[in-house]
Amino acid sequence: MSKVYLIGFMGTGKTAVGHRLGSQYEVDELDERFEQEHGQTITAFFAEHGEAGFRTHESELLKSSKAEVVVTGGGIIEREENRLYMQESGTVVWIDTPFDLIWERIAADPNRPLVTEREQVRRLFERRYSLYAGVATVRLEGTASIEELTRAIETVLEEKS
Ligand SMILES: Nc1ncnc2c1ncn2[C@@H]1O[C@H](COP(=O)(O)OP(=O)(O)OP(=O)(O)O)[C@@H](O)[C@H]1O
Ligand SMILES: O=C(O)C1=C[C@@H](O)[C@@H](O)[C@H](O)C1
Ligand SMILES: [Mg+2]
Repeated sequence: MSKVYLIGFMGTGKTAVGHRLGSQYEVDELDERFEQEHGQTITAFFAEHGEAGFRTHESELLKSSKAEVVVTGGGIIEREENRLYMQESGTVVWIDTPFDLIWERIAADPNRPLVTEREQVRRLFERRYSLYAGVATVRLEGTASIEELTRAIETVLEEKS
């Protein structure tokens, strides 16, 4: 079965949209599944095992997912194997949101271990930007509301089936 992968930087609304799609579609939220399977928060896991340990488990979760809609974490595009896997197995939908808007949403959130000071996060955003663009099948304008983004992804799902 061909899947829809939802990608984008932290704070672009992937989880929020995924929750809305959940009433109609089978949705696998990889960050949530990570926390359920490990019995600890991602922040706690990073503190104990570091980012590399997290990335290894994240790739395993991605490749084992059976759901029609897969909501990824912001760093899924860091690994080439993940980018290739998503491209080969589905439609990759990218929520492309300007950094200033993202920063307003995530600056004060203690649950994102990679959110440090603004300039550092902006550099991460800039480094990742071409990775999202390169893997995306569909680009959505991230200034849209959560409702609008949800509707756009529903359209992708309807057209695919
Ligand atoms: N398009 C939007 N309009 C208004 N608020 C939004 C929008 N997208 C996200 N938000 C808000 O920003 C916050 C972060 O969103 P969310 O957790 O869905 O991001 P995410 O893409 O899943 O990030 P991560 O990669 O870190 O998991 C939430 O409070 C959410 O309601
Ligand atoms: O952008 C990232 O690298 C991350 C985003 C979150 O969704 C989580 O997957 C984790 O905090 C790492
Ligand atoms: Mg999320």
